[in-house]
Amino acid sequence: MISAISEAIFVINSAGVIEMINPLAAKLFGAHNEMLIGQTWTDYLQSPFKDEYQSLFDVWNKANASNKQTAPFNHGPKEIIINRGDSTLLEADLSLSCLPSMQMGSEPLFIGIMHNLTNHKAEYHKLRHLAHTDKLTGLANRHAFDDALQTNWNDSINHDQPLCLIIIDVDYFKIFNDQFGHVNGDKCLQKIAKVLLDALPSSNAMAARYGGEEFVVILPNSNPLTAEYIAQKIQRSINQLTFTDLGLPAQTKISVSQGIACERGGQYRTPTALVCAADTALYRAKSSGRNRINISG
Ligand SMILES: Nc1nc2c(ncn2[C@@H]2O[C@H](COP(=O)(O)OP(=O)(O)OP(=O)(O)O)[C@@H](O)[C@H]2O)c(=O)[nH]1
Repeated sequence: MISAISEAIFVINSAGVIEMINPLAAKLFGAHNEMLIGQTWTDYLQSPFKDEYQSLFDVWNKANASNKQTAPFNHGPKEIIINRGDSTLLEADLSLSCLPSMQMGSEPLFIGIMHNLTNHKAEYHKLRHLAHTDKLTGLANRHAFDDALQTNWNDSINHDQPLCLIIIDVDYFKIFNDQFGHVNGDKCLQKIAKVLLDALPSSNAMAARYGGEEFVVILPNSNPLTAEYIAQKIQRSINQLTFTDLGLPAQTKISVSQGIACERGGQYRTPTALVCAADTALYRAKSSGRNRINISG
């Protein structure tokens, strides 16, 4: 009967043994439905779900043993990961409910209804990536930067570790745009983004586009000396950029001004205060002639 239902459905007993399963559910488990009958369904769950459902049933079985009536059981929908018959993993949501014992006889049975989440998850990850990425440069965008700064700030305070920030602003970019056009200006920003990514010292460091021709680098667990070293590396690489591949004159050069601020031992009260300090340092770098690095404090 359940074969005709257009949902992925299986029925198990209180020991977790599969008594019935339709082809749609069997497909999610990655095995033929006849092969699955008599098997323990939790054997197809990825850790920690296997342990979670086993202890859920242990608790229910104990409660049921001390009760004359079958205890109610409704669980989910909950996201699970299925370790399929062919060893691939599949994300699904699962609702499990106890079938009324009046209709089903004395042996309690449970019905599981699953939905394949693979496409939803892929779409979710794609949208999440788009929401956190700057379209032009491929760097993290301002939104992702704000999130990452808060997370790094919390880690820095909780583990008493330093946290440095470099704000980077392209010098005289308006002139570059006016001379060579916005399309070349865009390509210039892409080259800068690549320099920043190449300069990151570790996988937990982050480069983001702060807005317009302004960028920011987060350096977790770094001291001011490391931050200055990274800024110098960025400065050198930016000064060495060439634009002949865009058809621009060989002598075309750009520079950036950089402001550094570092949180150590509660120097700044909030992440915003750290950003403001780096911004003030950037302002000093600009006003002292550009193509400069200034460190706050
Ligand atoms: N091509 C391009 N230009 C941008 C983009 N975002 C901002 N800009 C340009 O960046 C320029 C910034 O100009 P200003 O704020 O005057 O700064 P600047 O000319 O770089 O001068 P200083 O910062 O004072 O050295 C403007 O011309 C903006 O149009 C972008 O996504 N693409």
